[in-house]
Amino acid sequence: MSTLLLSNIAVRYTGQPRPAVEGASLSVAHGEFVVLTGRSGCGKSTLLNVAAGLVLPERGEVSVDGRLIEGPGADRAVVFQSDALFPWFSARDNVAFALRLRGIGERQRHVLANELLKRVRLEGLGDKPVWEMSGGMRQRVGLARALAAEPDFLLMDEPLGALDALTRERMQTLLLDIWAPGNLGVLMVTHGIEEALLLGTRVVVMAPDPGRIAHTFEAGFSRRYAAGEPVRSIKADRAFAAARAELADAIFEGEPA
Ligand SMILES: Nc1ncnc2c1ncn2[C@@H]1O[C@H](COP(=O)(O)OP(=O)(O)OP(=O)(O)O)[C@@H](O)[C@H]1O
Repeated sequence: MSTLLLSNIAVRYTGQPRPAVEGASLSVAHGEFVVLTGRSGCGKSTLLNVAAGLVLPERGEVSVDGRLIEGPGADRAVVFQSDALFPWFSARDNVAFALRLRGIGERQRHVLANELLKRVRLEGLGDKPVWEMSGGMRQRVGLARALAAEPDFLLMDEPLGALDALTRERMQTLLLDIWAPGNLGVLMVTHGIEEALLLGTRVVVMAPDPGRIAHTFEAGFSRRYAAGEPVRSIKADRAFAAARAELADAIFEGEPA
């Protein structure tokens, strides 16, 4: 079991008067699904990029099991809102590309890529070029490619942000199914209040000026899904509606109604 730890992170971009993130500490362990949410510009993407090793903090440390992180690594796979796939490659070749980086031979790559595509519910679509695919399908190829690295941590920045509402709901359960076995720690940024509650074992609310962690909620709804309860029944629970209202209050705290 691994733990990704961000300690007292501060980031200030060149030319910006205020820090984008100030004094943020966060941990993500295997089996946890940590969601970062909050108003626009409060530093969510910056903090995720620090965890990914894509932004170096001015102060603070990032470590995995006590080992300091100073850049990107295969242990932390990143999925962004735009999929960054090779559009002229087939779905399978996009996934196989990541397997090749792990030094896996051609025949095995083919088999493993098919297994990964099955995991993201794209079975039988391996030959399809990604430019022919819908946004939701492309995002699933991106997810399969991220999982191909066999990461300890999956870091996702608004991965469902560009999808229509129905596709987004289906993708939420897919993300839960990928997380549920417990061999991954997930850190995800979302603006969706319901999405945050449904997916997160912990929901971290950030506030702006300077970007900081303002509230943390331990949420149990994704564990209920993992234990077999359908999403519809979870969302119909009064506890879900109450948690939703509480989370919205935390996000918009200090803003005029
Ligand atoms: N590369 C950059 N250079 C300069 N300033 C930046 C850069 N990236 C982000 N910022 C600024 O840092 C602050 C935090 O931005 P960040 O993107 O982390 O917030 P966010 O909460 O993810 O926002 P959003 O929800 O709108 O995506 C903002 O004021 C933003 O304008």
